[in-house]
Amino acid sequence: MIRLEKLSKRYGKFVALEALDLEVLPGETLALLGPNGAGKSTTIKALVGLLRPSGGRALVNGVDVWKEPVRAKAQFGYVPDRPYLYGKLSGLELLRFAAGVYRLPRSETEQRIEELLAGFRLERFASSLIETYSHGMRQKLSLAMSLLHQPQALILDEPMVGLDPHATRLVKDLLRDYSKNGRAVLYATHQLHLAEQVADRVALVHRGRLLALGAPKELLRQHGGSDLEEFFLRLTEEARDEAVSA
Ligand SMILES: Nc1ncnc2c1ncn2[C@@H]1O[C@H](COP(=O)(O)OP(=O)(O)OP(=O)(O)O)[C@@H](O)[C@H]1O
Repeated sequence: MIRLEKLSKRYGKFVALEALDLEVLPGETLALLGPNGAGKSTTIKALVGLLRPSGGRALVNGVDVWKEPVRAKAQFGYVPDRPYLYGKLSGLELLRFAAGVYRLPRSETEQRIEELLAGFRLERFASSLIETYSHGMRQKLSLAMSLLHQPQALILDEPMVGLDPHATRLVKDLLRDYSKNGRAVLYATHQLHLAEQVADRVALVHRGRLLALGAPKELLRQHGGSDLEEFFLRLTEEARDEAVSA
């Protein structure tokens, strides 16, 4: 469903992403893990069409994001780590605007918006200006916007930062459930316990390369360690030591 083929990104001589191959299968939620500067946001931005890769391809539901950007963008919903939302619009106005961009039929728009506002517990604030929203409310509005067109894939960068326990539960359920029915979810996170609870597979990237890929339990079985934190620290430190001694 989501496919990265030898995706690369260079900034001058610096290689931020080195020929990354990764697939998120239909029905799967995959967490992208890695230390600061590993290349997670670069991967996601290149995948959603915000950062032109230096090489390779990114496809969603078979559509090449860089060759057919408009058709590709209809296949996925995207939530950035710091969503930029127009503060002078109300939540409702922003969702109506986004529904227009996605060309949703007018007959369906209002009901869909109502459902999403209710699902994210934003109904009471629907007519308030976004500039008055808290961080968590903006994050939830951004999630609602990404789901408007019922995309086949959901792509999120750090979806849980700054959310209260209610919102956290809501987003966890979304990450887990959205990939059912053959859809796919890819999210980047630093929260290893989240990946442990809510990912069919995890991909660990380090210095722009894939270090490990698999179901959390399978990775712990292969590499040892009692939890993903231990696994993460061990593998990234080993990779750092190898780089130092090379
Ligand atoms: N515009 C840029 N110019 C030069 N280097 C950049 C640029 N943007 C990112 N990088 C570098 O690319 C590497 C990957 O950055 P990226 O933001 O993808 O990491 P990340 O895994 O998302 O990190 P974090 O967890 O800290 O958000 C980093 O070393 C970063 O310094």
